Amino acid sequence: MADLLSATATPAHALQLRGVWLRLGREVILRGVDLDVSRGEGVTLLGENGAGKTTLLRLLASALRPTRGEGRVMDFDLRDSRAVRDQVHLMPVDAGLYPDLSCAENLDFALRMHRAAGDVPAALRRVNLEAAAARRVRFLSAGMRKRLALARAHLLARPLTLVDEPFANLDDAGRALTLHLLGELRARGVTLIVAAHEPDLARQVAPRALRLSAGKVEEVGHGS
Ligand SMILES: Nc1ncnc2c1ncn2[C@@H]1O[C@H](COP(=O)(O)OP(=O)(O)OP(=O)(O)O)[C@@H](O)[C@H]1O
Repeated sequence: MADLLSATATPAHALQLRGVWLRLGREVILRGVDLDVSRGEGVTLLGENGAGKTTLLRLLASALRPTRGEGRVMDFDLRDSRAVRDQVHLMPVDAGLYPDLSCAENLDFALRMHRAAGDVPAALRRVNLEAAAARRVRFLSAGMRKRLALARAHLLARPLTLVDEPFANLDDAGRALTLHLLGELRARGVTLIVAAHEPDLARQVAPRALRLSAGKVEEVGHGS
């Protein structure tokens, strides 16, 4: 199996999975997933509640290990967590921020973790949070947290950016802003995977759609 993937892996791929199974506790979430995503591609990940979208994103971010099978992310073996985590940013559904740090401190910290530089005040301005720069995250609304998490993803611009339900808790302006910033990431060559329950919105920035169902990934045509 390992030989098979190394023989077909190319630098043109952002990620490749071969025969990936994942068990969590007693539940088998992924049942032999094969997947190829090209660099720069935008993919919408669909599936019912509990289908395993978040679990698949966590596996791609090297936060979970396959029970069986193998994968490569930006040409690194999925088992090489340190290398993979450097290439990937996962924006979790709950935004994954530090509640006792301020907005600006959360962004500074994320940059430091990736040994990256960036303009934090400008990033806060982009998501209309400049007035809240010094406010602790625990005092933000759900929508404001979402916008801060989006600013962080945009600032980091990791080569593979995984976004879990980016449109939840957002008003119309927030959704439009999300589409705009995710579109900018794609324009910069970032590979984007968006797990969402709003296919029409998500496919505007991530046109290829996949559906996770019964532990398998299948392609979804346009108009379905
Ligand atoms: N840490 C865990 N231990 C055991 N089972 C888990 C764990 N995390 C998730 N699961 C189970 O894995 C399955 C997939 O969950 P997941 O959160 O990946 O689904 P999802 O497609 O993202 O759902 P939603 O659309 O509701 O966000 C669910 O049955 C869930 O109960």
